[in-house]
Parts: sequence; structure tokens; C-alpha cells
Amino acid sequence: MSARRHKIHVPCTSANIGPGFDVCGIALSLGLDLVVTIPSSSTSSTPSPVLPKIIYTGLDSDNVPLSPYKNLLTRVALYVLRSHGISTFPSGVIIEAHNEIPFGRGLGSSGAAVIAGVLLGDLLGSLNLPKSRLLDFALMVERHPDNVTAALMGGFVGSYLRELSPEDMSAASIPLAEVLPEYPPDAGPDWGANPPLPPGGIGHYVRFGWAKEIKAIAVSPRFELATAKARGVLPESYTRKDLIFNLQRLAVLTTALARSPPDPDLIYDAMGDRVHQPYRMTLIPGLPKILTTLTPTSHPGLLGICLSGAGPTILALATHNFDQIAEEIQRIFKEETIDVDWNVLDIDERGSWVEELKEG
Ligand SMILES: Nc1ncnc2c1ncn2[C@@H]1O[C@H](COP(=O)(O)OP(=O)(O)O)[C@@H](O)[C@H]1O
Ligand SMILES: N[C@@H](CCOP(=O)(O)O)C(=O)O
Repeated sequence: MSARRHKIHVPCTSANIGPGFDVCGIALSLGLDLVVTIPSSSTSSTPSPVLPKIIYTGLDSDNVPLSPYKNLLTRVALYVLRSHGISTFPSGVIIEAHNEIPFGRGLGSSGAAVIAGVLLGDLLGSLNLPKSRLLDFALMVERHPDNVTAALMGGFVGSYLRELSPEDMSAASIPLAEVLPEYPPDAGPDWGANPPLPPGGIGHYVRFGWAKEIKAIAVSPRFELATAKARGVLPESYTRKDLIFNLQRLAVLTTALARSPPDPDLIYDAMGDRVHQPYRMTLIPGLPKILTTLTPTSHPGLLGICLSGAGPTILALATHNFDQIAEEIQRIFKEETIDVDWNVLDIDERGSWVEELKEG
């Protein structure tokens, strides 16, 4: 039987970059790849459609549910299909996922899975949605824009959620449990009511420049910290002083990271934060020492250092001396008896893409 095969690539992301909590993200050179095989005769109106077969390799592949009704990728794809009136997957699809993004470390694994799921839904339904519309679906699932926008668009991005009209607000306020419901294992094409389409243009974004000399050192402790837990420790309100502290730095940082050669004196302080990092220190032993011990003077080449996303990964931006910087962070974590893995990553300017694979 002949089949169409496509590759979907989604990069990992580091969100916040210090002061840009829930605003900024950069796409980096570790990825989630899917190879999707769709039998040519496959439609979702086949009388007894065969559910997708999911195969995982790579990082954390033992921890992923392989039922399409439980796996995040396929649940997101099904949301995209169902909101377009296509109530089930086409029959006999095979999804081979290869993952390089560690789960629960602050490198946007869930954001990447959500984007991969949206692209999968678009592909399986032959919907041909533009990237701006794909972002609306991703934002209905992952409701902070920083990771998903960077993963989809690539590069260094800033984003915000638009203030919606009352009508759009009600369409966008659907609980997550309705967007990604708990499907029973025997859910068939007639299961439940299809969710509505999201409003258009929920997220707005801009791409900033990125100086070509800057690489990102990601030092990941070998323990998981669920983003939901790390959001749970944040306060409901902030002082004017702390907000101004972050806004001043964010305004400078977005331009400073685009300037060549980058200025460590400007960037190091501009990566300071008082909105999320101070509250997350209790969850990440070693974080206070790491943020104060490494400076551009103690470690030439270092530009700035922050928590990657919700942590526990540390992100150090640097132009050289990558190994020495990573080894010092590793040493401080070791004092806390925490082992780490580290990677020197490039910025991924392309973002997510889908390509048809030709035979041979
Ligand atoms: N490729 C994937 N396929 C399926 N589920 C995934 C994938 N990547 C991440 N997830 C889910 O997302 C969870 C991690 O999300 P989260 O706590 O937001 O951490 P992160 O900082 O890595 O995004 C994982 O435990 C897993 O349930
Ligand atoms: N702005 C969010 C980013 C979460 O990123 P993740 O990679 O840890 O999922 C936050 O800081 O909570």
C-alpha cells in the first residue's frame, strides 16, 4: 500500500531570559522530530478507523504514553482536527517521534510537543493553516506564549496575548479540560461534542535580532521540575519597585542581545529578574549561588545567566569559554549533590517546519 511521509521538526526553547517572564523565548538547537506516515487510502470516515500507532525514541521515551488518547502530541492534534469538524484521526497513521528535549527541565518540552501536535493536526486534516493560526491553537493549550511562539517562529521572540473582545473572550476561555479532554480508551468518532474554533490572532509577537557570536549554554540538573509546580510558587502581585526593575532591564536586553559585539556589562545586569527567579530558588538548590558567583569578570566570555523557563536548567549566554562556564555551574550543583547534563546550543532561526519526505 502506498503512503505519504512527512517530517515535522520543532526546536526546544528557553523562556523568560531573566526579566521577560511569560514574554520572551529563544528557539535552540535541540529538537523534537516526528516522521508521520499516512496511508494514501486513509480518511477519518473509514467505518472502523485504525488508531495511530506511536513509536518513540530518544530522551524520556520510556515515560510517554503511547495511546493516542493519552499522548500529548496526538491529543493536541485531535483538538485541531475536532475543532475543524473532523472527529477522529485518519486510519492507519504511524507517528515515529525522536526526542532530544529533556522533560520537565525548563527547555520547553511541553511547548514543543504542543507545537508538534498542532502541526500534526494540520497535516492529518490537510488544513494548510498559516503559522499565525497554528499559534492560536497552541495558545489554547499552553496558555503562556513565550515557549510556543519561539518554538513555532524560531529565533529570539517577544510575545503578548491580545486583549480579546467579550465574544472572543468566551471562545478563548474554554477550560483546558475541554480542549484536551480525558478520552475513554474506546472513544470513537462520535465521542463528545467537538470543541469550537479558537478566536483569531490571540497571540502577537515580534522577532528581535540576535548577535551571531552568542551561544546558549544549557546546564540541566538531573531532576524534573513540572512547570505547573514552579508557577505555583509565584505571588499573585508584585511591588511597583520590582516591576520597574524588570521592565527597565527587559527594554535594554532585547536590543543589547542583537548588538555585535555584545556588551557583557550591559547584558549581565539586564538579565536580572525579580518576578520569578527569587521565588523559584526554594525549588532549585544552588540557584542563588550560581546567579551570583559567575560574572563576566570571573568568567570572561559570559554575558549573562538566568533560569531557563521555569527551571531547573540554568541558561548562560556566552561568546567563548563555554566549557569553563558550564563546568563552574556543574561544580556548584555538585556541592548540592545534584548531577547535571550540559549542552552548548545555537539559536535556531528557522523555528518549526514540515517537509514531505520523498521515497528513495
Ligand atoms: N515529546 C513529548 N511527547 C509527549 N509528551 C511530552 C513530550 N514532551 C513533553 N511532554 C509532556 O510534558 C511534560 C513536561 O512539561 P513541563 O512540566 O511543562 O516541562 P518543560 O519545561 O519540559 O516544558 C512531560 O512530563 C510530558 O508529560
Ligand atoms: N514563562 C514560563 C515558561 C515555562 O517554560 P518551561 O520550559 O519551564 O515549560 C514560566 O516561567 O513559568
